[in-house]
Amino acid sequence: MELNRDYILQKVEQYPTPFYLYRMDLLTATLDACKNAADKYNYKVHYALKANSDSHVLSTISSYGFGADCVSGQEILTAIENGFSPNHTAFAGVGKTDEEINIGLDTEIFTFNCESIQEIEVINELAEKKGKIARIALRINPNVNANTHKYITTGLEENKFGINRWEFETILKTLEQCQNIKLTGLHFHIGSQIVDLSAYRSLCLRVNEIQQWFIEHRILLEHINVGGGLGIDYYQPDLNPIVDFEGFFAIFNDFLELQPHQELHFELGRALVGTMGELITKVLYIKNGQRTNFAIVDAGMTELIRPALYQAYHKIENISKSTHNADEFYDVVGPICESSDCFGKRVKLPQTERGDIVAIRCAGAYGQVMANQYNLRKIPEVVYYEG
Ligand SMILES: Cc1ncc(COP(=O)(O)O)c(C=O)c1O
Ligand SMILES: N[C@@H](CCCC[NH3+])C(=O)O
Repeated sequence: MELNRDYILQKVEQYPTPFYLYRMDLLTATLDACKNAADKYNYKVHYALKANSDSHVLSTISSYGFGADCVSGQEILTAIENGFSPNHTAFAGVGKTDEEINIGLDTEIFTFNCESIQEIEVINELAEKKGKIARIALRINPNVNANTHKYITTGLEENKFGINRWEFETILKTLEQCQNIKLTGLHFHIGSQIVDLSAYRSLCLRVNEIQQWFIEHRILLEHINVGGGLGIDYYQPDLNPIVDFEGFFAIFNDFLELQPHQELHFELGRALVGTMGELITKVLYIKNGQRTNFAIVDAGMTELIRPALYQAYHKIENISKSTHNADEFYDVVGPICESSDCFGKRVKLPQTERGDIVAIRCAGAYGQVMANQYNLRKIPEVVYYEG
């Protein structure tokens, strides 16, 4: 499924760099693979809008019948505008404002994934004012290590997310007082860019233990949501453009003990949209340093912050030159006034010169959505390749 590089070079003639290029052919192939694998077990997939909330991308994903996983009131409204059903929309987040909770109540979303006792009490109060019953799931902190970057791990006791095991009794007492709340499920999410899938096996075993506690307390739950986090291959996107959804869902089928009629839900972001996006940028200058040569490009950490924020690796290619003779090393940096504005150190590229076009691969997830206007830069445009 490799993209014809000439296509990008043609687009550069029409659109100013830097821009995001979204491969809709790869997106639909990924959605097909995910849906087929999930349907085998009747698992329900929610798309995590935070990964990429471009309208064309959203309406393509919603057309597959996926639900939406939202973390703000604005994401709920955007999901619904782009064809996601409120009946299949979940609202997570440690800091939901009253205004956002009201959006969830007014649109009658499927569930609020609640992260604290205080939050449950506020949702109850607001639902009571509207004469509504809010469906909630408890986001449990499973204390499972996802073995990923410390900034994107979420399921450890030291993280701010979720309700801890020692709070369960108090939660049940609170729920007894909350007449406008219906507990319908449990929610878990252990982190992002998880490539060691044994973390999911550990999660399943922990979910089984936690379910047991609720069964013993005679609480029946309609659904279990095991979150997202499935990682992509940032190193070899052409070899592995689509993640192994079959293998991923099979882990849950093998290790998670669902109760009769209980649904299993997922919230995938990166695995659906990560590889289909590339950041296309132009080389402005080649600057020879004492120890390093710099390729200074016209995109910066303002367009793609992941390398600066998490030391994340993105494959970098000079698409103006044949990759066969890549034998020079460059630090590929942007124009922003920050030393962390660097896309890669000692990147092996063919001899590169001013005007060359560079693709920063696997930028479909947490790319454009995290762009900002530091140094008064423009938010980059998106160009779509329909295939
Ligand atoms: C609660 C929750 N669900 C789903 C996701 C989606 O994660 P990913 O894009 O890694 O699949 C995230 C982000 O890590 C999250 O915080
Ligand atoms: N934004 C992060 C992932 C965080 C996921 C949201 N909890 C990234 O680019 O990898």
